Amino acid sequence: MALPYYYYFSFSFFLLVSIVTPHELSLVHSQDLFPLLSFKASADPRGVLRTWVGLNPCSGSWIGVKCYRSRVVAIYLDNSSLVGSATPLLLGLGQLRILSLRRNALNSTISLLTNLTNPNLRHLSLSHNQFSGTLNITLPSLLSFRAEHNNFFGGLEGLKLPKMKDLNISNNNFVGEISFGLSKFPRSSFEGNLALCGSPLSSCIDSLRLSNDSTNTSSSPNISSMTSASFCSSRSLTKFGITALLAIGIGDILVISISLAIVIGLYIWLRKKLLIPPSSTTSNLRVIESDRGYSEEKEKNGGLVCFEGGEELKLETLLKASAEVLGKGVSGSTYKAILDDGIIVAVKRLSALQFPSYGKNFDKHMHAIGRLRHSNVVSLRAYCNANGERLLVYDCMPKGSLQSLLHSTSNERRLRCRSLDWRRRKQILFGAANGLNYIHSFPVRPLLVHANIKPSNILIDEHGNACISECGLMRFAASTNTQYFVPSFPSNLFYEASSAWHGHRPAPELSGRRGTATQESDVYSFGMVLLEVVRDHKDVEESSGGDGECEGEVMGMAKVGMLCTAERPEDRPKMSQVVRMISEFL
Ligand SMILES: Nc1ncnc2c1ncn2[C@@H]1O[C@H](COP(=O)(O)OP(=O)(O)OP(=O)(O)O)[C@@H](O)[C@H]1O
Repeated sequence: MALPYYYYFSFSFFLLVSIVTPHELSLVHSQDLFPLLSFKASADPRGVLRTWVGLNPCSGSWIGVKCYRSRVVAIYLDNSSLVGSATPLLLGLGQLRILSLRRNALNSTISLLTNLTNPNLRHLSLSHNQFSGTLNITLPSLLSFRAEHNNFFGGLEGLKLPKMKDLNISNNNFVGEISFGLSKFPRSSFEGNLALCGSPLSSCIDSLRLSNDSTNTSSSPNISSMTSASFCSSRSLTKFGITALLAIGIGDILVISISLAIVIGLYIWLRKKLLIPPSSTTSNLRVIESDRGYSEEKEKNGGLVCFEGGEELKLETLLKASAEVLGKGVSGSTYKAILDDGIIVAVKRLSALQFPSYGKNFDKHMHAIGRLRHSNVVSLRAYCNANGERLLVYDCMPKGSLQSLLHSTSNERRLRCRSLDWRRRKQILFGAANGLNYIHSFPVRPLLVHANIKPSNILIDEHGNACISECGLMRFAASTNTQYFVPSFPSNLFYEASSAWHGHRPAPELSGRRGTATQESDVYSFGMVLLEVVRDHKDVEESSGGDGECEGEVMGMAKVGMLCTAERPEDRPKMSQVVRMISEFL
């Protein structure tokens, strides 16, 4: 049975007080410490929060915790295997602005949230959990609330969110009428509930009519008809005569026909008018889901389109932030920017030469990438594609890239032997494979392709996890010919991979033309990275006189690389299979 969260709070407080001396207690850096430790004690059976140790949650090493002036202001713990009912502890943090707990197995109710309890809360993401209970949230400050795919129930009258810009409560058990204040959100925000009605869903009268119909045709009435009947408007269908029903039917048919004609007309117009290069019509740019109007968003944020976790970013602040160059690549330059509130981001300024205007296709792609959230993928928090400026704002990965680990200067080489041992290499390869597999299986149509897998796009986060960066960007570059130049197929890939292939290593099928990258060509490039890591390990072993302890594993891993780099795309494994194969060596 799940214990109440205050039990864990008292327990960890007791634990803390009993293991630290009064002097150490005086070193407690933040009043947020106890709730966080209590949450960890309750919600983290798999040890994902292993870095939550010590007395200072704002030390920078606590995974998912962001601070400002020694107070916790944001928590990002998506996909973290968290369980149980301790979420209210996090909601109790006095300065919290952003809480993101998507895709866990958390299951508490969410008690009353008001200006008194959470005056600073701006963004709350609880989607894909098992939260339940009714919602009572009266927070004028809240800008986004994502709670889709949970077990919340009851009516929506407890939601008073006047400034809300982004709402999704779909796929819960809500019933009743959608209030006027919430009806500005799209259908997708409400679909999949037990019995919601009213704009933007069908009117409560229509729902009542449907439920009456189903009651008439079925001898045993179902839950939804009963709940609709009890929660929606009580006006009776008998008020409508047959003529009115006929009129509604004809009206519906007319509206559907007109909409169809408009959609078909638009489609033909777009095909004729838009100057989309032929390669991009077959590429990853066509149908990517989004519920928003891009231009509208850009205007609101002064040209910056923000995604989850980047809602507080402003173009003005970014441009004013103190910045340091992290590196320069074919696609542009990347800077580390320290914002006013101490938050650090990596800003990539795309080269105007490489990225001429692609308008909405670029925007659509960025919207899909902005939804990627995984511990092995660098999160895109915002981007700007306005006034000739193309900026991508990512989480800053403080430990550099696989490129820098592999190609450190000779002075650093001795140090690297110790830090990049075989175990670390396996972990990095596994993390990168996991991230690429997530990208490949992300539910958008057409499926995503990275198109530029190489060591400098595999970054290392503060906990040493490998994270894939820059998904799909090179597909928009004006000249990818140099990138995609492929020499004749090497006879011994294992050894070829060791030669100075520091950049992207494209698949042979992309040779000699501006090829369209595919998931199979991503697997090839990943295989080349893997072989490079393995080959580098062998070099280091040889030069340092190592004992070749893991020889069997090294050869096994090289075989995975050979499979990935099969000449024919159809002979290469899927990334999910690559993940499984690498995991056998962990
Ligand atoms: N999110 C990030 N956090 C920290 N460092 C980063 C981040 N993104 C990039 N970098 C650093 O900046 C360097 C330059 O990256 P950039 O993406 O601009 O070029 P590249 O990857 O070398 O080439 P390309 O332009 O083909 O992607 C990288 O090697 C990496 O060390």
